[in-house]
Amino acid sequence: MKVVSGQVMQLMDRRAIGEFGVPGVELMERAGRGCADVIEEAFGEQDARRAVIVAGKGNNGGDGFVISRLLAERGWEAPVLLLAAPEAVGGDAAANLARLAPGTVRSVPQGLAGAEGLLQGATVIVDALLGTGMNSEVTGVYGEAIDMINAAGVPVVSVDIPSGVDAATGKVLGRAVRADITVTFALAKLGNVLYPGADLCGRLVVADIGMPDAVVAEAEGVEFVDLACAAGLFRPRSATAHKGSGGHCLIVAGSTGKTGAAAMAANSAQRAGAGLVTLAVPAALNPILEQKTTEAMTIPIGPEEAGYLRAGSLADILAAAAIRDVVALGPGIGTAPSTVYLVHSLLAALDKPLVLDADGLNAVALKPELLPARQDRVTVLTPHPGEMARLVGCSVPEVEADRIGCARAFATRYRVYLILKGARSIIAAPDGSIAVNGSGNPGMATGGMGDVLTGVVAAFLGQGYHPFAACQLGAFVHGHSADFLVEPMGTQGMSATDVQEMLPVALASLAASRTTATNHQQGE
Ligand SMILES: NC(=O)C1=CN([C@@H]2O[C@H](COP(=O)(O)OP(=O)(O)OC[C@H]3O[C@@H](n4cnc5c(N)ncnc54)[C@H](O)[C@@H]3O)[C@@H](O)[C@H]2O)[C@H](O)CC1
Ligand SMILES: [K+]
Repeated sequence: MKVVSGQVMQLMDRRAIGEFGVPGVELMERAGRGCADVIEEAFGEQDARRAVIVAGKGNNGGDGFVISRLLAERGWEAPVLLLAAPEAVGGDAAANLARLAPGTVRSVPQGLAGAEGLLQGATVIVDALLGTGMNSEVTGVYGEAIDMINAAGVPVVSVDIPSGVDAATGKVLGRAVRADITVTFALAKLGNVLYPGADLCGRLVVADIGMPDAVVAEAEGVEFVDLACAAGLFRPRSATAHKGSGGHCLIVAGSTGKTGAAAMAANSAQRAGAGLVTLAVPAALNPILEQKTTEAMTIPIGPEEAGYLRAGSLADILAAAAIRDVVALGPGIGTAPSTVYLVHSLLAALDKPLVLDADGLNAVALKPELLPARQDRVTVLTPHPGEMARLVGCSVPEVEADRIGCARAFATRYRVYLILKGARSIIAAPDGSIAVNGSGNPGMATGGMGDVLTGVVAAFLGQGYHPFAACQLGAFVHGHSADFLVEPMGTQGMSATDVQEMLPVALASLAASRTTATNHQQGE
């Protein structure tokens, strides 16, 4: 699904109103109704039906006024705690404030002293303080109100986005409401799907407020890769599939003490649907890798005693790559100067689609100017924030401060595809397109997960997927496999190999989701 920034949503509002003649107050009415319906559905069966709306002075508060009126019409008690003087409220919000029954609104612009009593017996608190118009750190009475809401021990429904969460980044500005449900409008915001905002939202509902189709379609946004999106990208094997039609991956990996990385990348490529997999490893480690893999073939590279890949093996690796469809380079290769030199030489000489990971990325970080020379060949980088910082030459906090901006800038500058790993992984294309991965969990915070992802992405490239699709699918399937493991094993102690072994289950769920969607389309 497409997600947008708060600014884009406000532009959409202006287009709907200005170009399509949808009155703003009508959009507000539909937004309020969408929220009221969710509240009614989630809490309407309870004996006490008391919704306390905590409202700010902007249109987020305006939505709150509509919610109050509609719930009151449905028999709810729906008092409003307004954190501003009524005269500070303007526009459509003021029009809706004026429609509330006398005695509904309590205005507390100066502070909440004594207002806590309003929360007594509340079934649900509606957070209508701040939405996409938040433009600074939350302090003062707004901060007090957020603390009061979070301390009340009452279910919370946030309007559009939990107040205090930046709609463009998902970051918390000062403090933020922790919601049980968030009802957003027309399209989800980046702040609804990026952490910590994604966590603070609770269950996210995207309410249709009748935004004109053209406005939604033309809105500038990024793809949030959820199950439906991944299933739409996924192509199950045809009935006539054979091992040659699944692509042949060459995994160039391993060094003494890091044979596991090579094995996981190779085994994951196979588990993600590669037709054939070959591991090119330092000769001394070949006997070990023959033990650690079964389906994958191995090629010993370099002198018998070599425990790491050396520059002198360039020709052998190019020869191996020439008869394969895709190359993954980096898992466990180490940082020996000769290995670094080999990576630089391969960047220049290899004419196959290439996935670069781990120490392959650290070698490239020493000479990123080698990347654009490959711009007519597919190159995918899969850095974690530390590797990204080295590639960019900045700090990890600087990468984390704007993950989307950092990924997009590097991908467009160096003409590469990039998966910036983390919660949530950001996928960037050379043309500036961005996707945000929607799967995964904290169980993945352990060594080896990157090696698995490298194998998965290589497998999808080898099967002929467009690189951007291969990256979106790779990131999603990788996290989706881990998501299947949370129920049986929680998020402590999950291993990369566990995730590797679940890959076929994740693929099967994509296929099943496609079947469901197809049947639905056919009206079954
Ligand atoms: N299509 C839609 O998505 C619709 C959205 N609606 C709602 O409108 C809000 C956005 O309304 P806006 O007035 O632009 O902003 P807010 O209500 O979020 O608040 C801005 C308001 O608050 C002040 N302010 C900003 N930052 C702070 C702060 N840190 N502390 C205190 N006050 C702050 C600012 O000065 C403004 O006065 C959107 O989220 C939806 O809920 C429409 O109602 C329907 C269509
Ligand atoms: K809100």
